[in-house]
Amino acid sequence: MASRRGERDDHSGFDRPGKRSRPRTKDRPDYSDAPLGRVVGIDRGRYQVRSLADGTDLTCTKARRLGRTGVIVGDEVRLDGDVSGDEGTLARIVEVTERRTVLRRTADDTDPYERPIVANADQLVIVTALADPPPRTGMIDRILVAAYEAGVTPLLCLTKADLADPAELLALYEGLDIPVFPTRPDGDIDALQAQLRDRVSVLVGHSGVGKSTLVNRLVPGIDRAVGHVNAATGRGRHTSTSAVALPLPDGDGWVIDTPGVRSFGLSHVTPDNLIAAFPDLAAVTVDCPRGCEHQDHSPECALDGAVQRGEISASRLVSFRRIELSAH
Ligand SMILES: Nc1nc2c(ncn2[C@@H]2O[C@H](COP(=O)(O)OP(=O)(O)OP(=O)(O)O)[C@@H](O)[C@H]2O)c(=O)[nH]1
Ligand SMILES: [Zn+2]
Repeated sequence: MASRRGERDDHSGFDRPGKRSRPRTKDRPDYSDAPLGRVVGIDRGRYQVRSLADGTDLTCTKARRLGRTGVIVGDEVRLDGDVSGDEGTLARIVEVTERRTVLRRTADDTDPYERPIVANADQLVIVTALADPPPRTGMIDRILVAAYEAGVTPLLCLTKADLADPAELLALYEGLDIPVFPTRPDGDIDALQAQLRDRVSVLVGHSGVGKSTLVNRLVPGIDRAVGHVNAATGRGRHTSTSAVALPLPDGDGWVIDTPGVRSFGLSHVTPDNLIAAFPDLAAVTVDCPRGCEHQDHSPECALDGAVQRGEISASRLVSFRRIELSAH
C-alpha cells in the first residue's frame, strides 16, 4: 500500500454526512498561510509545482476533495506536507486559489465534456504556420472565441514566414486589433519576447506548426522535442502530450506549451457567449428581431444593415458567421 499513501487525504472525512451539522467552512483547516506554488505540469496523478516563495520544484499529490480534474496547469495552489523539495518527498495540494482566467476546449462541438486546459494565463498565443501545414482560419477564429470566453488576450504568431508571405492572412485579421508576430528561422523574435515578458502566455496551435521550435527559442535549453511534418498529410507528429509551464529566462513571465491540437471544440460556448466574443458586433445586435440567430439566412438581422452602412467591417461579420455552433 506504500504507493497509495501519498494519495491519502486526511481531510476527506469532512464530507461525511454526519459531520454536516456545522458549516463546512468552519470544519476546514485554514490554509491561508500555507505556502503557495504554481502547477507547472501534471503526469500520471503527480503534480509538478514550483514554489512561489523560493522557486523550489516540488512533486505533489492532491487532496481528494479537490476532485478528479480539480487542479490544472497554471493553477496557483496552497501546499501542505513536505515542501522541502528533497528527493523522494511529496507535498500535497490542499487548496486552489481563485483562478483569474480559465481556458477551456472540448474535443469537438458535440462533446459534452469540457476540458479546462490552463488556468491564470494573461495571453493566448495562437501559433499558426503560414505554410506546411497551411493556415486554417476557421481554427484561428475558434481559438479567438475561446480566448475571449476565457478572458485571455489573444495574439497571433505566424511561423514559417520564410515559406510564405503573411500579407494575405494579415488582411483577414487587420480589423481585429490583435498583435501579430511573424517568425522565421533566420529572423529575431525580439518583438514577441517583449510581448511575453512578465506575463503568463499559453501557446495553442495545430500540430506541426512549429510550436516546439518556438518554445525552444523562447526558453533556451529546454529542448522540447521537434517533430516532423508528414509530407502526405502536412500534419506533425504529436510529440507533446500535456500542457507544461516553462519560466522565461528574462523577467517573471511564463509560457505554457499545450499539445498540438487538430480541432478546437467550442461546445461550452453558447450563442450568447459567442456574440460576446465579438463586442463590436454585439453592440449592433440589440436592434435584431427577438430570437435572431445573426446568420446569413436570419431575416432582418441588424448586422447586415450595419455592414451596408459601413458601421462594422464585413470581414468581422464573415468571421463571426463562419463559426457554426453545431451543438446548439
Ligand atoms: N521552414 C520552417 N520550418 C519550421 C519553422 N518552425 C518550425 N519548422 C519545422 O516544422 C516542423 C514541425 O515543428 P515543431 O516545432 O515540431 O512543431 P509543433 O507545432 O511543436 O508540432 P507538434 O510537436 O506535432 O505539436 C519541424 O520540422 C521544424 O523544423 C519555420 O519557421 N520555418
Ligand atoms: Zn441578428
